[in-house]
Amino acid sequence: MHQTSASVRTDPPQEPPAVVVRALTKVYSSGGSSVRALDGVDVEFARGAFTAIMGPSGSGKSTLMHCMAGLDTATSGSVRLGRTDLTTLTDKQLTLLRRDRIGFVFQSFNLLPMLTAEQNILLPAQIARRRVDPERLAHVVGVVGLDDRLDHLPSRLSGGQQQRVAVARALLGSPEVVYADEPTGNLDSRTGAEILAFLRDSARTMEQTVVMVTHDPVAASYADRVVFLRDGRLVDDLAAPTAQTVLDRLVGLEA
Ligand SMILES: Nc1ncnc2c1ncn2[C@@H]1O[C@H](COP(=O)(O)OP(=O)(O)OP(=O)(O)O)[C@@H](O)[C@H]1O
Repeated sequence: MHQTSASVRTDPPQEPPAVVVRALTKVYSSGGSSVRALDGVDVEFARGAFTAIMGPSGSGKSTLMHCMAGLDTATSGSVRLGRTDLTTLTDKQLTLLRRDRIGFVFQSFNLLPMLTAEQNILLPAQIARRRVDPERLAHVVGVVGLDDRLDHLPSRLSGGQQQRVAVARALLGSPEVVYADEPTGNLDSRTGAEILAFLRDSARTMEQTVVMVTHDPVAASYADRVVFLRDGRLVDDLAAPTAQTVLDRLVGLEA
């Protein structure tokens, strides 16, 4: 029997998840003692998903995020961003990867006080000498509701408005992943809810992959999925979380 062209056709190579972590271990050593902050973590983050990382204090959340963001190096195991294995990169290559392919939102906003909101939003693109699409800028500014605040200095903006600037700055370059570290930790609950809604909407409408570390079950309930760490290990994985289901799992972990 002749083989038809259809029968030998191969499927196009599948896009890998945004981030893939395999057997990730991080040991901090100082003096004679050592701490195993991560102990063989395997986890994947799908493209366009909003995922929260939770766990008791000291469970390894920040260490995991820092290793995934190329801010810290693992002791063993691997972290892939798309098709790039971060563990094979030099410090210079990691700096470029953070600049070009990752967005960051921190608890403390991290805006430059002498620059206006718009200048802060544009700064990473300027540093990278990346052309900014005016439509993309207008879209991102519109999504976070900053149109009438663009010429303000951070000192003339509320905490929530400053965090909106930081979110717009992180989203502008369509990075492969946005890492948010306690993004609502310095905000009241109403303003925090707005920021979480922007992060959720950016995942839904712009297919932006977002990974957020948080202690707050209400914040985590905005995510599509919550992964739980304890003692440096991934111990639970919850889809379609609510504040109550997250709280129940956390109570179980602390028991
Ligand atoms: N630079 C470091 N040197 C030594 N030990 C560290 C360092 N950073 C973190 N650790 C230890 O690694 C473990 C995990 O810390 P990590 O900050 O990742 O936890 P976390 O879950 O983010 O905690 P928290 O919720 O309190 O912020 C802890 O025991 C911590 O003391």
